[in-house]
Amino acid sequence: MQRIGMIGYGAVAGYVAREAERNGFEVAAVIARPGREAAARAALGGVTVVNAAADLPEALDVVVDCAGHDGVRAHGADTLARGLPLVTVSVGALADNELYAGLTAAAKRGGTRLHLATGAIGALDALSAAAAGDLQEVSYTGRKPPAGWRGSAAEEVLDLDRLDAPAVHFEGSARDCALAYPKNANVAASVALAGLGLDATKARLIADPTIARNIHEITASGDFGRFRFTIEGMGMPDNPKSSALTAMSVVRAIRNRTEALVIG
Ligand SMILES: NC(=O)C1=CN([C@@H]2O[C@H](COP(=O)(O)OP(=O)(O)OC[C@H]3O[C@@H](n4cnc5c(N)ncnc54)[C@H](OP(=O)(O)O)[C@@H]3O)[C@@H](O)[C@H]2O)C=CC1
Ligand SMILES: O=C([O-])CC(=O)C(=O)O
Repeated sequence: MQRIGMIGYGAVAGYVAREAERNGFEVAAVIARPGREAAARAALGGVTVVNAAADLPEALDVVVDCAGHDGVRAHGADTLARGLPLVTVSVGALADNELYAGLTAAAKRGGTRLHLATGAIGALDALSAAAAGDLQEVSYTGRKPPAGWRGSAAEEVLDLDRLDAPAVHFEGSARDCALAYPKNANVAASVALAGLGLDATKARLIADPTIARNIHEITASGDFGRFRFTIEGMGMPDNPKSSALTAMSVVRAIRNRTEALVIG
């Protein structure tokens, strides 16, 4: 049986933990912030709670980070340096060059790997294959209902309560996008890391009162041809900012560790 460690215990982590156990994995421990131990235990059902990667139990097969940028910043490198493979949804954190270098160096030191979960988006397989040829242009547009942007930088430029038409609140590089919207634009970083990189990938974010789902679109062109990919993701019931597919992609990543046949 695979034993899993987790970082974070929110909406994505809760789904992952439930599904992991239903699929025969054991959630052995979770890293929570100091003072949040009881909340973590309540959310994940009596699991061992620690505050640092050094305190995770010895015999773990994989650690999954569902805590967002702060979680991978605080615990990612220590987890990898211990030799534990890490699956993360906090992909946008890698837009910080120093953190990127620290995580990849720690993975090498630990003889392990950092796995970027595909998260709320798809088509990253086609994009990364296309990047093996000459990939010329990649654009990403992220569209969410106004409630999906609450607590984000969108509130600095828009009155989310009074929108009656779609409004663009960010346009720029995927790097700037991922850093400015840590809870909402991990997808921009995933698209960039799969394809043209964080500085050459164009990103646009839209608050749209006419939609009820999180809509992500990629357009790409290059020597391979061109594609347009659109997904309308349902938000998680307990956090509409995060699409349910995010949690499902982590479950897929951990199930792939033990299955005889793996797609992608
Ligand atoms: N790659 C992708 O496509 C997507 C990625 N995401 C990322 O996933 C993250 C999590 O989403 P979701 O579950 O919906 O968010 P929630 O806010 O529901 O959960 C976040 C959890 O992380 C915990 N946490 C935060 N900082 C730390 C830390 N330093 N150490 C340990 N735990 C920590 C929080 O606990 P507490 O606050 O009590 O400390 C909470 O349990 C998002 O913030 C976003 O960055 C989301 C959607 C798509
Ligand atoms: O869940 C989503 O739809 C996208 C998201 O928040 C992110 O990219 O961080």
